[in-house]
Amino acid sequence: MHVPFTTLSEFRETLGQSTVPDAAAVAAAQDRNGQLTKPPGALGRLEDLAIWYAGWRGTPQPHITAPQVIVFAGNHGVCAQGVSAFPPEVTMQMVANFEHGGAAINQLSKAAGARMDVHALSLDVPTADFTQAPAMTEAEVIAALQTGWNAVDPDSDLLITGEMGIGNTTSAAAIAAALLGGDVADWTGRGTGVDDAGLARKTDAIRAGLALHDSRAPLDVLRCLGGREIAAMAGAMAAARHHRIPVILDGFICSAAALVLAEMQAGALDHAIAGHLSAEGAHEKLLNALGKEPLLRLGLRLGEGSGAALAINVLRGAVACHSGMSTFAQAGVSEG
Ligand SMILES: Cc1cc2ncn([C@H]3O[C@H](COP(=O)(O)O)[C@@H](O)[C@H]3O)c2cc1C
Ligand SMILES: O=C(O)c1cccnc1
Repeated sequence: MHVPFTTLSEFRETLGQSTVPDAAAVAAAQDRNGQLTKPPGALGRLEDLAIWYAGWRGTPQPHITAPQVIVFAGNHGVCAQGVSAFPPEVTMQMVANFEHGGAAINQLSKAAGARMDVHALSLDVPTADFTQAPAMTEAEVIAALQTGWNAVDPDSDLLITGEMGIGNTTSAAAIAAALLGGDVADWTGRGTGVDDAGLARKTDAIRAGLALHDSRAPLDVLRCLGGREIAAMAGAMAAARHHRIPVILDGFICSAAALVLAEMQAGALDHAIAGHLSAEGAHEKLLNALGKEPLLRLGLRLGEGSGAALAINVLRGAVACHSGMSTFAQAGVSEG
């Protein structure tokens, strides 16, 4: 597929030229919503979801038939600082598990009727430990953004970006702290379940990273503190916008990738909703910064795209009601 950028400034331009919802489809969907056989507003947030989806798809009576879940995997040099409860080789082992259908996201994608793709990004070349050097070179972050862009099927009608990368809650917290400020400790959670000593090492590593890499420009933050799978998620979300494919955000790591785009360009995440609230402590603060209200609160702290995949059927329900219900006139039901 054609990738419209080969440099970071071209990526910035691509984001600046992004699509907007189809105003006529929004107006027609709002009108249709007002005629459906239910008391006004009785489907609550489902009504807004359906109208939002209709606007992005450019049709007042849309259907969801081709959701795509993409799991991106990357390895993190910052694991050398003892920031995860699991060793880095788990990333590659879990990629094999995804490929054999054995992970949670395999089951949740199947249950949601979604196609699932896995993209492992240079697992044998971890990012640099960001306490010592920028995590990625410019060429590496561009390649990861391009991998993400290319992974999106333009014919899909809904996108979920998931991730696998031992150490990536450290990267995500560093990105959030760099872009949103505040106390590093407030952005740092337990990830896979680090103990108190691990949490202290994690907070120290993030503080060291923020001190070493002082640019707060979003793409510098992504390059210096991020990871390949995080950049790929950002690239995929940007591609989805280009193709008018709505996105459901997953947990803390996915939201940190989304934050990079939102900080680059106001409204860059208007085509995305928050699938769920992760149990990773700072996710709520991150979603607040993105202005997103999560659909589900199930205490998940897994990543992989799991919470977003569960939310597919909530959105599907919204769209099915909107597009399938009869109007008062069609059903011969008296309006109030
Ligand atoms: C078996 C296993 C499966 C996973 N699936 C997602 N994650 C999640 O945990 C990792 C982030 O946590 P931390 O920053 O503490 O390493 C990421 O790979 C994320 O996707 C997993 C972690 C493990 C151990
Ligand atoms: O919210 C997430 O995405 C998350 C939280 C903990 C561990 N892995 C992922």
